[in-house]
Amino acid sequence: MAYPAGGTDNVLLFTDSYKVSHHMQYPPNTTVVCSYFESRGGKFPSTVFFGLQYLLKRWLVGPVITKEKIEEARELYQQHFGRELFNVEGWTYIVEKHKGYLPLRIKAVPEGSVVPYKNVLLTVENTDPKCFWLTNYFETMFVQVWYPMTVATNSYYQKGIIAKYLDETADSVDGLPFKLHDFGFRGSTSMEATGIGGMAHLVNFMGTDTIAALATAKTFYGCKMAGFSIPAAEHSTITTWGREGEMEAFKNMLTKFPEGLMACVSDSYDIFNACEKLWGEDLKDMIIERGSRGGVLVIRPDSGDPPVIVVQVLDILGKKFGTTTNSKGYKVLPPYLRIIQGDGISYETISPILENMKKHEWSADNIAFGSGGALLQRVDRDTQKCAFKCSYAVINGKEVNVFKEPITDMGKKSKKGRLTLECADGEWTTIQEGKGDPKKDTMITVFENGKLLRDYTFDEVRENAEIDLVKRKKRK
Ligand SMILES: O=C1OCCC/C1=C\Nc1ccccc1
Repeated sequence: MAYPAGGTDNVLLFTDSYKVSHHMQYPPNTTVVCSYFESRGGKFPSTVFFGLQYLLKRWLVGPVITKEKIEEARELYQQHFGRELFNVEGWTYIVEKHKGYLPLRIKAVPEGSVVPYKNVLLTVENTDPKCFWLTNYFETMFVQVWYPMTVATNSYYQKGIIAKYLDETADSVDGLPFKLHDFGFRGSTSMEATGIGGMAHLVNFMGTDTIAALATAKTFYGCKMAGFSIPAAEHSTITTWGREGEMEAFKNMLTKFPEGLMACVSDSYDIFNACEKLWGEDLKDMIIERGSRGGVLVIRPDSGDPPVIVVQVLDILGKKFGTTTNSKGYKVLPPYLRIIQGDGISYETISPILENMKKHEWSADNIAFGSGGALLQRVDRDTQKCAFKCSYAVINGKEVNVFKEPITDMGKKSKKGRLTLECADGEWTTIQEGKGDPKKDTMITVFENGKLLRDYTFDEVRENAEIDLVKRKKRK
């Protein structure tokens, strides 16, 4: 790989500078350090645990430490610090004694699990007493699981909102998997990040334009095709026809894509004229004929106040193409006509849109959403307050419960001792100080001494993360 992301593939360089000297800072005769990861709270009451497997496979599985990498790191850290701080002896021991496989044990709750905050989600401990310093060296990397977790969580809660409105205003929730489409590729920070975030959204949905998510889900979760999309216009393919040519541009879309779903952005000049006249009169017969072959035209407004514009567009289209009333008493456009709102969509704005539609007696069946920046980017580590802390150690052969309890912020108090995570009838409980029953621990060993012990399929992850409303309906 000529230009690897981050400039190198040397895992020894993927940590915070201060950690390089931490091997010199633990008490003498420390033989075990055990740390855990949790969401301490935040925007959403529960967190979808997702993405650890990506990090393990990308960075930690296999003989990842070599003498060459140690030498490269020693050289770099000598220049970075201006003194010898890097644990050459410790890392060389790992190459010589463990053939470069990391002597760590990582336990984690199954991927896709939806766990209320303040519960342990994963634990890391060293398996070789000489490598006590190794546990927290990779904290930096482990904590980066905040990103796929938080994207999956934000997406999950939007799924819940859409499902609620479908349940209230549509004949079924069957269309749910395609109701929130990922528009976020360009707003992501890098190709790697967009692949991770795009994949995280697909834990909950099946619609995406973030192609990078497909290869990421395939490589790291064995999913052959994690998401789907359809032919869709962008402004340039409409505006190049000129303002006078907009009807021709629309007709071209209907002609070139005579079957299946096709989306056409229609707000280049005047969305109301586009719906009233171009779609509603000039091209009406073509749309209906296309519909007789199962074609569906998806009209896309892309500006205006979302809750208002959506109802305005639906009202015009309803007047022009007619509507039926479904089993819940709400209006539905003909099956060959739908709309998609991809502007200004986020967890905060989906409800007002669907609520206004409901108020005007429109079923949620009529609409799909596209979300970009809010879906993949408007999150950070504090959204769910993700943290990694040491809770247990063995020093001079004595077990020690390790914790922090800052008088200046008790919200940052950390858990003590060996932790287990139990789940009985959907109730999750973290048991501290080694008082839990290991047999009831829902966290399983996914990584040990460089080997991946559990390889989750994307289907398993999706099943674990399925929302209750859908689970209830599947049981019936
Ligand atoms: O507008 C966009 O911004 C950037 C991402 C893609 C995109 C639209 N795509 C699309 C897909 C399926 C139905 C409708 C639109």
